[in-house]
Amino acid sequence: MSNPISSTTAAKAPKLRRIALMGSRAVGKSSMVIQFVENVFVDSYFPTIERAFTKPLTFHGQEYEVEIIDTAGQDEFSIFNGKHALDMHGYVLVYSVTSKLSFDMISVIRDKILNFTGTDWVPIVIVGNKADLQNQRQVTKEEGEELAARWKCLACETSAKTNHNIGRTFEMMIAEIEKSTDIPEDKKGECTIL
Ligand SMILES: Nc1nc2c(ncn2[C@@H]2O[C@H](COP(=O)(O)OP(=O)(O)OP(=O)(O)O)[C@@H](O)[C@H]2O)c(=O)[nH]1
Repeated sequence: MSNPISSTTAAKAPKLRRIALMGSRAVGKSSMVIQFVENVFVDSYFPTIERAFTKPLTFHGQEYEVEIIDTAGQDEFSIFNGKHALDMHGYVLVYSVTSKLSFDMISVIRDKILNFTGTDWVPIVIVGNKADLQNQRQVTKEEGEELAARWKCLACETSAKTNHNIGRTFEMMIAEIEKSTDIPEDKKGECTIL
């Protein structure tokens, strides 16, 4: 006879989810992760090579151990690290709302991911960071939303500085990943409204 206590514990065992943060240089990837994991905002800029963080997260009653890989900033000439394409459950693609160039860059990165994985859809959340810098804006909220509709993924705007939508970004990412693992193949890619 099965033990009801141990089966409950097994159902609630944390799920490990690996997430890569990718985007152009200086869009705020490291600042977002540090805000999420350590609840602080660092004003100084140190280019990242690569760093991994872990944080527990509870979403819809399920516990997760989230491993976040903060990758080096990309430009169109960067050599794409295939490890990031193959070893992840999901991708947070970050641009800065103050840089149209960084917005265009996330399309280049997505193409590289799809090329490496050989699929036409992977769990992605599009993030427009630095939303506190309203007077320097080069990308509208609608442009981010239109791209998300085209890619059938979720999008949000954040500020690592004011801690706006940072936790929500990672919850959205978990939702996208769960959508890709929980539902039948023919339903993948349909947008979730949280
Ligand atoms: N105003 C404002 N500044 C931000 C925000 N997020 C990051 N910054 C600043 O932008 C600069 C770059 O931030 P980083 O977090 O180092 O950017 P990154 O994308 O990790 O950069 P790379 O390591 O080169 O890829 C730093 O000076 C941050 O303080 C934000 O939401 N608002």
